[in-house]
Parts: sequence; C-alpha cells; structure tokens
Amino acid sequence: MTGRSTNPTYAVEGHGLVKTFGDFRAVDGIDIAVPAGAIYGVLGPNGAGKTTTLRMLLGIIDPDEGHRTLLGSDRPLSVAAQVGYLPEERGLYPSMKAAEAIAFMGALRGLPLKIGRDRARAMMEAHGMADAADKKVRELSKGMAQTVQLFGTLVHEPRLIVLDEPFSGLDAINQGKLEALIREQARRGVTILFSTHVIAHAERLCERIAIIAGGRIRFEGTVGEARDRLRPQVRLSTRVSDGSWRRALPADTVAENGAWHFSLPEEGIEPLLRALIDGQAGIESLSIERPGLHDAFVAIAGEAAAQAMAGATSASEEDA
Ligand SMILES: Nc1ncnc2c1ncn2[C@@H]1O[C@H](COP(=O)(O)OP(=O)(O)OP(=O)(O)O)[C@@H](O)[C@H]1O
Repeated sequence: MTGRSTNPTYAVEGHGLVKTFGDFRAVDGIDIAVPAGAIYGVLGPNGAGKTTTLRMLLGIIDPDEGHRTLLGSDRPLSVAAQVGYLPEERGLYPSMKAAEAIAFMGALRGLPLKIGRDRARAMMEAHGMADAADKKVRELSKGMAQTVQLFGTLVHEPRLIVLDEPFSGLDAINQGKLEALIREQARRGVTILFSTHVIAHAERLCERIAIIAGGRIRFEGTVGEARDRLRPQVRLSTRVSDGSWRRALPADTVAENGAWHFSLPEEGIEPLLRALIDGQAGIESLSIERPGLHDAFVAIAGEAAAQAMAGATSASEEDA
C-alpha cells in the first residue's frame, strides 16, 4: 500500500470525529489540526476520549463519523512506516533482549533488522544504557523497559510520533529525560503528538494544546492563549488597613492572610496605584501573577474535570 504523501502544513488533521461504544459517545465531534513540526498536547482527564481520538487519527480504529488525514494521507495505515506510536498499554516480549526488542519494533514499521540492531545499540549507548542492550526485557526496571519501548517507537526515524500518556509510570528523573528526548526529536523536525492528564508536561513542552473533556474539545490553541483566558491575579499588602483608597479596590477583592487578592482590572493597575499613593496606604508588597495552565484548565474544562485529573495524577504518582 502506498499512500499519498505530500508535505502538508498539518501532520495530523481530524474533522468531526465521532466514536460511539454501545450507547456511549466517547468522542463527540472532535476537530484537531497538528501543525507539522509541532509538539502538540492533548490534555484531558481519564475517560475524556484522548486514546480513542489518537487511535482514530492513526487508523487503528475507524470513526463512526468524520474523517482524518495523517501526513497528508486519508488512509492513515498507508503511512505507518513514517509514524511511531507508543500506546498507553505498554508491553514488550519479556524474553527478548532489549536491543533486539527495539530492532523488532522497527522491523514492524519496515526497517531492516540489521539497521535496527545497529541503531538500537547506538540509541542505548547515547542514553547511558549500553549495559542493558543484551539484557532481557524482564530483567529491566519498569522505567528502563518503558524507555526501550520508546526507542522502539523511534528507531525507524518516523516523521510523526504519537505518544499516549508517555509520562505515566515514569519517575521524575525519567520524566525529565523523556521531555528532553521529545525536544530533541522536535529539533529534528519530527512532529510530536502526545496525550497527558498531567498539566505540567503540556505546559513545559507544547506549542499548542487541545483540552478534551467529555469527548469534546473545550479549547484549542497555544498554552499562552489558554492562560490568557484568565485575568492575571494581583496580591497587595498595605501598612495601613483602611482608608479612602479601599473604594478603589476591585469588586472581586478578598482579604486573605493579611493581603488583598483580586483580578487585574481591565484598565490596568495604575489607577489603583494612584489611589493607594494618594490615600497613603503604604504599599508593602504588590505582585501581579499570570495564571498557569492549571488554572486555565480549571476554568476551561470545569472544576469536575480538573478534580478527575488531580485524582488521576496522584494515582499515577503512586504507580511511579
Ligand atoms: N473499546 C471500548 N469499548 C467500550 N468503551 C470504551 C472503549 N474504548 C474506550 N471506551 C470508553 O470511552 C471513554 C473514553 O476512553 P478513552 O480511553 O478514549 O479516554 P482517555 O481520555 O484516553 O482516558 P484514559 O487515559 O483513562 O484512557 C471511556 O469512558 C472509556 O471507558
């Protein structure tokens, strides 16, 4: 099978994707467009529909409605040799040696075994794992086995890498290494699409994100645009606790731990500053903080989804 392989602006596109399991609409009309060369995160709580969406985009399952394009082809499986996929369910043959397992995964994507073996050893060596190349998969630590599987996802040098929850099950050190590896691939021009329920990874890595909850896209754009959905937060403490200047504090002001908290007013901080100075409030501290992606996620996807994510995060931390 040879698919039409152009040089598209978008490495992955999905339009109106719908998937129903029995009576349950797991994915309810998703549009997604991943720019070529981008690191793109699909963010959402467990059960949001991330895996189902990725599987539809990759052609592992067919959508009930909608269509998708992968690397310019509307037949996703025809470009499989240019795609690397790390599924959520990890698994390697336990009795295979690590380097062999990597070469084997490459062979499944059309890479000659000999080349795969050489690349596997080189990759392991470059990442300080040369000693593990001839160890059986069952002898490796969980984190190392996961890294081996990741190398198997990369060994055929795909143009597009799709990683489903790649950080779960990894400790903090290995999570950092994975972030570095994702950046390294992106520098080479590879497109990376990954799903996660851990907001911090998406915030650090992604040029663009899609926030999915309940099978629908709740937000699509840059991390900065998501954060800009919320007004910056101001924290102010004054030496004097009362005075005419208090009338200048915004309506949403709350007092907490001896400081005033409120959203940055539309007109900026200057009018308030003037009132504070004229009223001799005695400014002790003043900070204006831009909300993080976590706060934006809470606002966009709703408190319930954020709580589900927090629960899932602590569960996966326990796993790690
Ligand atoms: N083959 C299937 N049969 C029935 N229900 C399914 C199937 N696959 C997924 N679902 C359901 O569809 C919903 C979305 O699942 P999906 O795996 O896409 O979510 P997710 O966002 O990837 O979450 P998770 O990280 O928990 O996998 C869930 O409620 C799940 O139980």
